[in-house]
Amino acid sequence: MQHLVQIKRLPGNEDIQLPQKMSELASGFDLYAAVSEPVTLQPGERGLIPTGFSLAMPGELEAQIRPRSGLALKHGITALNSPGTVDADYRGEVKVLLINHGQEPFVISRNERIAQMVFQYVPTVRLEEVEELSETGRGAGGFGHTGK
Ligand SMILES: O=c1ccn([C@H]2C[C@H](O)[C@@H](COP(=O)(O)OP(=O)(O)OP(=O)(O)O)O2)c(=O)[nH]1
Ligand SMILES: [Mg+2]
Repeated sequence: MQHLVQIKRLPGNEDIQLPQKMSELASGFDLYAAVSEPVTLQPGERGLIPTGFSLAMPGELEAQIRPRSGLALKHGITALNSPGTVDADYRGEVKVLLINHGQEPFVISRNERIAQMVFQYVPTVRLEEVEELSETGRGAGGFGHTGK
């Protein structure tokens, strides 16, 4: 099923590529950096990178901001808050929180592909407070409880 998501270019970003799927069945739309001049992330440094657009999506969707594997593998660049959450009611500029886990400075240029955006369903959930939860075989065991 196809969902219509509105995208608005923010002023001064007419030259920025809109999010784009790089293959027919790609999960994510690649995101392009809307930095006015190149931004250098030193090893260990993080930076909030603008994309130059805002979104309006149906209420049952969210957009996740995920790293690009190639940048992670080659340069140690990832999204610090991965997956970033863009709420359906957010109308601000979508931004990408990148961190340089590599050993070299990494330069982000205007219109460079820095991350990807994957739309997901968000089920409507209502939390119900109770005194007791149903019993299960696992119970409270977790965090390695079942062995290696
Ligand atoms: O990678 C991201 C993560 C978040 N956002 C925007 C959209 C999202 O709807 C909003 C808030 O994100 P989140 O809920 O993760 O952050 P918060 O620290 O809880 O902020 P808030 O109190 O505004 O919800 O920031 C982005 O543009 N990119
Ligand atoms: Mg929040």
